[in-house]
Order: sequence, then structure tokens, then C-alpha cells
Amino acid sequence: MLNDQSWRELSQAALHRKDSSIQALFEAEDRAARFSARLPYTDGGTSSEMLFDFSKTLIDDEVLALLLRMAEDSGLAARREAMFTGARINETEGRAVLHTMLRGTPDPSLPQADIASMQATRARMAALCEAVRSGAYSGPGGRFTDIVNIGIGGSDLGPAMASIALSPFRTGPRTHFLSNVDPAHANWILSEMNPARTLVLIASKTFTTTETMANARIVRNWLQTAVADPAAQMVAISSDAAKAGEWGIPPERVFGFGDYIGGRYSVWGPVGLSLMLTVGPERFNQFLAGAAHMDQHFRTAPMAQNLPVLLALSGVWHAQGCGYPTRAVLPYDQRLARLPAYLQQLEMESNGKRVAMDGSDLPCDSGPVVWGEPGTNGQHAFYQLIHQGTRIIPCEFLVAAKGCYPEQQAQHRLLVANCLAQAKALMTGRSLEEARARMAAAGLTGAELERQARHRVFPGNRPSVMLAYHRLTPFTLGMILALYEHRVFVEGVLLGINSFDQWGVELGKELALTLEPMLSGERPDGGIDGSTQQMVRFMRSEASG
Ligand SMILES: O=P(O)(O)OC[C@H]1O[C@](O)(CO)[C@@H](O)[C@@H]1O
Repeated sequence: MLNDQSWRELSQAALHRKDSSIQALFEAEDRAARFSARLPYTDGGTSSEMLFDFSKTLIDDEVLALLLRMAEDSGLAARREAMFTGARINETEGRAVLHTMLRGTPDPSLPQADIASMQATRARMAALCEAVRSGAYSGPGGRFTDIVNIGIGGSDLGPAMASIALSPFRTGPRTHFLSNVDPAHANWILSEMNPARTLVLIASKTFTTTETMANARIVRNWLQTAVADPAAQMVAISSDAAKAGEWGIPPERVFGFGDYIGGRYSVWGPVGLSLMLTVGPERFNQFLAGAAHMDQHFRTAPMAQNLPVLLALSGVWHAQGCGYPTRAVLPYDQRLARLPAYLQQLEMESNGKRVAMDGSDLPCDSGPVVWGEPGTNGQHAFYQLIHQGTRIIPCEFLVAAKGCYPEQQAQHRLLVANCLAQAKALMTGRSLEEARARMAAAGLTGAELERQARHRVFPGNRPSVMLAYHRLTPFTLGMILALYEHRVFVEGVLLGINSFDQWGVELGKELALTLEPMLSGERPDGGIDGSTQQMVRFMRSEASG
């Protein structure tokens, strides 16, 4: 864990650069090349590179050296090895953290029994996919046309995001994702499907999550209206085979995983079954191979050229150094529309913590609020504030050089041009003089010219980083997600926190269980605060009307 002095040094460095110009930093030779890193990869026989550019920030040589020193002082290298080799780094739950084992070649030092069980489960997943896709396993109405994945949080966001991202690669049934306990979600999703041709996956590591179990009951009732044996069309993705058995789901259709796979890190295993069903085992393996390529890079590349490390350090600089409370993730890639939501869980559930591993208060801010939307849509919504608001919001752009549709590459270029333009506009801005010249050219004079010009000033000097890649494929998606997982890990190590527990989600869940009987009238509503009591009474009276 880093000492207070390191954090003070970082804040001091940010304070000293408060009025510095990002553009001026480009006077130094080769800034763009020196403040970026590339990772070569081969995807489907094509050699490409992933490029991470952090030159449009106030990180200079001195700041980079400081950040790299902080990474070294935090014990990152040892911590990283501890993760890959299965040490119990999730200390508050006494667990190892081994999602990396699910992709690529597992470290030989890992327990052979765990590796064998992971491989056997993967083989069973592939066999189920083949049976579904060939029609050997089908519903009473024929071959499965639709799959509904019932899950929430880590048992939903990964496959939901990835199935949109890889939609051009779909060769199997359509997938639908049911997560919210609001019955509107189930009704909306089920209205699109035929129960006699729908395969239901109940994805819950614990098989106790209220939302998932409530939705599973709705779906079972829906199946019952049309089929004689609903359990015959159900698959469980869970570590608790006994609980799945209580639903009539036989062991051969239960896909489990060890407690060393956290929910938000679980898309690589059985939680990714819906993805495997829709894109097929071969492409799912490419997805894993992309992640394994990033794992290898993260584990072996020098810190100063290591993409996850550099991405994390840019994050630490902006969140803890400069004190910017949020970060926008802006994929110029419509197929990554759900990436911001996925990253919200990955980053905020992992690093939204106020105490260090040893229970002491953090000497700095926790991880930032992560939010975003794909470009160019966001440009017509919230970019106004990003460009001209009073607060600085560091932006993270993602963009592919090539689209998936060769016949529309010219339109794809428009997308890329917008992405590059936004990053440039954030940095360069538009001065008052330029704005005045524009107003004068439009024929304005005097006080009106001055007034109108001020509305057209872009302060600029707003930081952004960019991740560019060849094309969004299963392989590159795997690389991108693993990059973000490791980024979260590195930031967590620097903060000295446990990125792998999530105690902060418990209190609200517990209270919901005590409030529900008050809403139904089964329990008196005494002993709660006045505001909540007023709401309980309002809901009860309005619901009875
Ligand atoms: O897979 P489960 O056990 O249903 O849990 C779902 C999600 O709930 C959480 O525990 C948070 O409430 C997440 O961490 C997890 O991904």
C-alpha cells in the first residue's frame, strides 16, 4: 500500500500543472509516440495493433515517472504474480482471484483439480452448444430459436454487453437478457418469444439472488402455460448445484464455477454460456484467446509499455491526482453500447471503497464515477457540458479503424472522424479571439459581438485518452475487456484496497427484505425513520386504490 506521502506528491504535481497547457506539451519532440503504447496482435490471420494514446493529458515526463514509481512502490509486480498464481488476494473473503485461469494456458502452479474441472465444464458447455445448434436438444415446438438469460449484475452485464458487441458474428439462437426485478422487464422480454422454442438459462452464482429467483419463477410459469415439463428447457449457471436441483434441473445441465471467479469477472466461464450459444464455441474461444493475449502482455511487458498499467495510471492521475470525480467512457462503436454499463459494475463495484485492505481509511479518493454512451449519439446529448461546462471530465474514447461492414467503410470513416475531432476539440478548444473573429465575420459588432462571442468560447485543455484497434471481433473484444479488468486491478493495488469484494451492496438488499412485508401490510411499519415510513404508507395506500 502506498504511503500518504506518495498521494501528497501526486496532488502537488497536479496542483502545479493546474494552469499548464496540454497543447504546449506537444512542443517536446515525439510526444504522441512517447505518451502512447502499442500492443501487436494477430486476429484471424491479420496482424494488427492496439494503440493506447494518453498524450492528450497533462501527464508529462515527470508525472509519468512519479506514477510509474508509485506503481512500483505499491508492490504491483508482486501482487500481479500473486493473482496469476492463485494466492488468496481477496483477503476479506479469503479467496483467490482466478478469472485469468478461464482463458489461455493456466499457470502450471495452479491446482490441477481446478484446471481439470474448468476444462471439463468448458467441454460440457461446448457440447450443449452443439446439441442446441444441431437441434439434438430442442423444445417441444422444435429447435430453440431464443435463449433467455436470467441473471443480474455480473451474471447479466458481461454476456448482455458481449452479445451486442458480437452481434455480426451470431450464428445461433437469439439471446435476451432478463435482469430487473420489475415484472415489466419479464413481461416485455417474454412477449417476444415462443415458450415451446425458448431455452432458459438461470445464471446466479449463489442461486439465491432475489431478482433472479423472482424472474425465474415468472419464466417457469410462462413456460408452464405451453409446455408439459418446464425444467426440461432450463439450464442453471451456478456454483450451487443442490439449489439448482431443487428447480428440477439435473446435474448435467448445471454449469458451475469456483469461488475464485468473481461475478463481475465471470463472462469467461459458464456465465458466458449465452454468448457461446449465440456465436458458437469457436468464436467464444477466440474471445478467450484475445483476453489471454492481454493477460500475457499485462504479466510480462515492462510497466512503461504495459497497456493496462498505463490506462490505470492515467485514471489515477485524473481521479486521485487532479481530483476529477467522474470519467466518461465514450465508445465510437455502437456495438459497445453496453460497455459503459458493464464497466460501471467492473470498476465501481471493484474500486468504490473507502477503506484499505487493512481497514484503515484511504489517504485519497476512491475510484471515480464511470459513465458514458456511444458516440456519435452522446455528441447530441451531453457533450455540451463536456466541452463548455465548469467541471472537467476526463474522457476515454474507444474506436475501431475498420467497421464490420466493408460496403459501409466510408460511413465508418465519418464515425472515426467524429471521434478524433471530439478529442482534438476537447484539447484545443476555441479562444475568445477566434470566437470574436467568427462573430465579426457574421456581421456582428460592438457589445452584441462581445456577448455572442463569449458563448462560443471552448476553454479546451480538457484531457482525454484513446484506445484504437483494427476491428471489433471476438478476439479484440476479449483484449478490451481483459485490458479493463487489469486496469481495475492496477488501480486497486495503488489504492491498497480489495478490488474483489462488494460489501457495499449488502445493506440496501437487507433493508429491502424488511420493508417488503411492511408494504404488504404483513408487518407494522413502526421503528423506521419518518421519511421511509411516509413513503411506505403512500405506496400502500396508492397500491390499494
Ligand atoms: O450471480 P449472483 O449470485 O446472482 O449475483 C449477482 C450479482 O450480485 C452482486 O453480488 C451484487 O449485488 C454482484 O457482485 C453479482 O454479480
